[in-house]
Amino acid sequence: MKITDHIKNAKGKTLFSFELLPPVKGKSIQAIYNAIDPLMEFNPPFIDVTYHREDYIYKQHETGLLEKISYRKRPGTVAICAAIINKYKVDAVPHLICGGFTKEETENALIDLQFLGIDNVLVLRGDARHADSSFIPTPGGHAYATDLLEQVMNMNNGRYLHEDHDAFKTDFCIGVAGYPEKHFEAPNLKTDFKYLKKKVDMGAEFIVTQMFFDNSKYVDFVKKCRENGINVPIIPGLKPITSSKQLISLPKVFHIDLPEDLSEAIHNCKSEAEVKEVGIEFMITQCKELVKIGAPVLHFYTMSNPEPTKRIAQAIF
Ligand SMILES: NC(=O)C1=CN([C@@H]2O[C@H](COP(=O)(O)OP(=O)(O)OC[C@H]3O[C@@H](n4cnc5c(N)ncnc54)[C@H](O)[C@@H]3O)[C@@H](O)[C@H]2O)C=CC1
Ligand SMILES: Nc1nc(=O)c2c([nH]1)NC[C@@H]1CN(c3ccc(C(=O)N[C@@H](CCC(=O)O)C(=O)O)cc3)CN21
Repeated sequence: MKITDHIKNAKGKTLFSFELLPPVKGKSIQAIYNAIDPLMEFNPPFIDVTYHREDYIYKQHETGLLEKISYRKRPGTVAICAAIINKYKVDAVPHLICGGFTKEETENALIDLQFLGIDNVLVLRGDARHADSSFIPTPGGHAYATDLLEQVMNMNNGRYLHEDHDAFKTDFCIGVAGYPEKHFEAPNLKTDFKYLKKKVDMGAEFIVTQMFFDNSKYVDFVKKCRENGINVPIIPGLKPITSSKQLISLPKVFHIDLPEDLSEAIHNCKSEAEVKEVGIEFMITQCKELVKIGAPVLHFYTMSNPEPTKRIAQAIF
């Protein structure tokens, strides 16, 4: 079912959902089930599965020469989505990204997803490779989420890359990313909004936000969206803090602020176990407010570690 229909059917009740990373190469599907099982009691109508582009690794040869190899550490999004819908009878939402995929590869992935009965996709540009200082589009691929969105919308209208005639119309419900604290590459919030509006005007039907820890950022973002004629559901993305290292890594990697009361509380913790408790308690308070505000879904970035999210969901749902 489409995410927009899940939200409509909930009639204002806040839903629970979460996001998984495909396991690194060589792990079994059991790793995915272990990340899902503890969270099923909260009835997620959908589960997101991230897509990851290739990165570079360097292999040293006997001669001492270093060979640069393109390597995908976490393949498997399409197969994992198939396993999830079959085992749990819930919707799986694959992330589609521009980086690392040609238009043809994207079309083939979408055909597979359609065969599998997958109704929703989250369309993203995705991150730069670790070795690159900024996002470099793959030759034959897309540069922005808007370009990838156009391809999915074309397929929804029966237009494929190399078909002369109109073909089977897919019916994907498309989500896109939104940034309450601005996407770090956008020169200002207004420009960032212009592209978010473009994504919605092109056909995106829901927005999932970057993580945030200050609900006023979400409230302001929703307000600005509505003022700009963006009227689709805006799903807050939430990340429980579980270690003191994240005080530095989260702002650095995701370009977001951590509120002073949270950073102080973590700073004053005497152990990592205490940090985890503080992170969970903070997120429970944050979630209670979001439910009051009327957030359609609380979407957790579990990163395949279900335990903190389970503790939070127990307090909320
Ligand atoms: N791998 C995954 O599953 C996920 C990846 N991401 C993130 O995806 C982020 C970027 O993806 P999106 O937000 O989908 O990218 P996007 O393409 O919508 O935006 C990327 C940047 O380009 C600008 N922009 C957007 N469309 C443009 C256009 N047509 N012309 C010129 N500028 C344009 C935006 O303002 C923004 O600064 C990455 O930073 C990564 O954080 C987010 C969620 C999940
Ligand atoms: N820039 C970006 N890339 C993403 O892939 C992404 C977002 N943002 N925002 C929405 C979700 C959330 N995602 C993620 C991905 C990885 C971690 C993660 O591994 N976090 C580390 C800290 C970051 C690091 O050191 O790389 C952690 O300790 O939790 C968290 C959320 C994936 N998505």
